[in-house]
Amino acid sequence: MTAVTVRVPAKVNVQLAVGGRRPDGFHDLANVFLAVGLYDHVTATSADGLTVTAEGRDVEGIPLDASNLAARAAIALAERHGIAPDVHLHIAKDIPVAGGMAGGSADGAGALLACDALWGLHTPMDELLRIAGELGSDVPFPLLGGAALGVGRGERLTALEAGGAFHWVFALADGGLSTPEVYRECDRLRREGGAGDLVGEVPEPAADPALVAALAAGDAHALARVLANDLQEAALSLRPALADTVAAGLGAGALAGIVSGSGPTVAFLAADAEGAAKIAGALGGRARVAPAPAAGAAVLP
Ligand SMILES: C[C@](O)(CO)[C@H](O)COP(=O)(O)OP(=O)(O)OC[C@H]1O[C@@H](n2ccc(N)nc2=O)[C@H](O)[C@@H]1O
Ligand SMILES: Nc1ncnc2c1ncn2[C@@H]1O[C@H](COP(=O)(O)OP(=O)(O)OP(=O)(O)O)[C@@H](O)[C@H]1O
Repeated sequence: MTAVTVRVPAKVNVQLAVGGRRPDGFHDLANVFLAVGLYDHVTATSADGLTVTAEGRDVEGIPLDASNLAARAAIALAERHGIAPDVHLHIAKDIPVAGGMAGGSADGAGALLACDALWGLHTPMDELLRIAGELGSDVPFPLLGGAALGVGRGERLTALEAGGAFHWVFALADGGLSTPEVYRECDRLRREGGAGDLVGEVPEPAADPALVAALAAGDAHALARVLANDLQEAALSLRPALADTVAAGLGAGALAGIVSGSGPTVAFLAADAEGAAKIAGALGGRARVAPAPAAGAAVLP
């Protein structure tokens, strides 16, 4: 085989419960991921040495050197097998960059799978998930797709049932938000509120049983009532204009609107496909409709 293309989905966090800041700077999470039908494609081609190219939306915002998450994934997989990371990686991006939809993480996951196939390694899925977790907290989930609860930093996954079809609309923002900065702002707001921001000072994060049940039932109305993101206040504090976006989507009939992960993308849950189209029309050019759940990373035939 000389070239392998993998299609890999974006995510929305339907629940993001953020615990206290740990001594290592990370936060323990109860992170309920849902894969959505917005995709990047990662193509791995046989080459001498490691190179990365990219095309598509906002690609000037992503590095093309060894710091690209796809390149880091290829290097980590090659190291694990004691081989050289000889591959050209091409990323066709449709997932917004720095948008809170785990675009870079998706590319990391896609590169793991593409290189594994290109190099004929047959790495077991649990090993790929372990390597992915070392690359970043969000990298394992796109390998699974569907829905899953992430604990620890968010990298330790348990698959969840996601029934039916959910209709989402994503309002893309101009310019990204830095994930570490949003976590820092969350900590600052907690300290300002007087309760402290450390482990022991913040309630331990836990998955909401009502949310897990709504996901399993494919019940959009029930899910809309319990969507929750502990990073939302921090994202709104850093980007106050997002409140207008939330209001615009709700005004157009969304069942609920929530900042996706660390933002600034805002995710709207619609009652059905027509509702989603109406919300997207009201939000204008930067809105994208996407169904969920989406399948995890997969090699294209
Ligand atoms: C906001 C989310 O997208 C929700 O899924 C993730 O928690 C972020 O995951 P990610 O982008 O893969 O993050 P990582 O690359 O692992 O970490 C980047 C930075 O985010 C912060 N971070 C991330 C995950 C976590 N559980 N606690 C943190 O405080 C830390 O400052 C860390 O240095
Ligand atoms: N392949 C990649 N695609 C996008 N960004 C990348 C990639 N590799 C490294 N990066 C870096 O990661 C930063 C975050 O990009 P990304 O699109 O993953 O953000 P995000 O969707 O907010 O992530 P998350 O939801 O996991 O917090 C970018 O600003 C970029 O510098």
